[in-house]
Amino acid sequence: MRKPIIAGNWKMYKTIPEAKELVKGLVTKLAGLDGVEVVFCPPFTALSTVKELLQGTGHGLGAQDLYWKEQGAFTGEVSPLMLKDVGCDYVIIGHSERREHFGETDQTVNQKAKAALAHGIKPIICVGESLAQREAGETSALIKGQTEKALAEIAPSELPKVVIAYEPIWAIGTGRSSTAKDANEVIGLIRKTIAGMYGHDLAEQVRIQYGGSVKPENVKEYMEQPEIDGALVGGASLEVESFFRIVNY
Ligand SMILES: O=C[C@H](O)COP(=O)(O)O
Repeated sequence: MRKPIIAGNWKMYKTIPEAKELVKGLVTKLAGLDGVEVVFCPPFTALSTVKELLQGTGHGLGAQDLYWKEQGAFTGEVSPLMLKDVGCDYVIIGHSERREHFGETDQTVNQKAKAALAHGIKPIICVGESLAQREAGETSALIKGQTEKALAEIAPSELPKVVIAYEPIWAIGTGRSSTAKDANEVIGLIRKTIAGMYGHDLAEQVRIQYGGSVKPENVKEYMEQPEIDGALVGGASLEVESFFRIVNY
């Protein structure tokens, strides 16, 4: 049985005082929550503060990116050692915004995922197609390729620590979400791809989230789908009430 995982990706939002306010509000409201794993992914600058506020709550901390080297002359980058040091449990890798604006490729996604796992940090690996790719009928081939390349050389023993987030690019921040049925279908394809690489039993252990305009009003539909194990939430994770309602779907 896969435990549902709902992560809030704050993207480039929230100063430290704002982060404190949001997390304090949520920690209070989420006290006693059971049955769903909650992960907060603030910007790097707020990781340490959020970690302190999450002590003893059972909620997870995630970063939004990392570089695969442990240290060195890589100005502006943050290493897996540093994420471990600040207390990260998870790291988002290969978000479409990074692929689009910062040159992330399937190969760098793979390097980052391997580096995260090597340091005991669980990667949340993002895959997803653009609207043009969907309309051209390329979704299945693209998602299969992204999944296979992201997981290349990851040992079977590490696979259960991996989370995949299926985020159709056209649904991110647009208010135009994928139907739950369509999302379930693509996520089923991701699981089938993983089964082709690692076998059915291991594929059944991997948690796969849907992301893209998840709101309190639609989260239940996604969570009811058999293949969908959680959500990666952007905009609606930035306010106490909306994220609380999502997590309490
Ligand atoms: O990582 C989160 C996704 O990009 C979804 O963002 P959104 O919920 O604002 O559409």
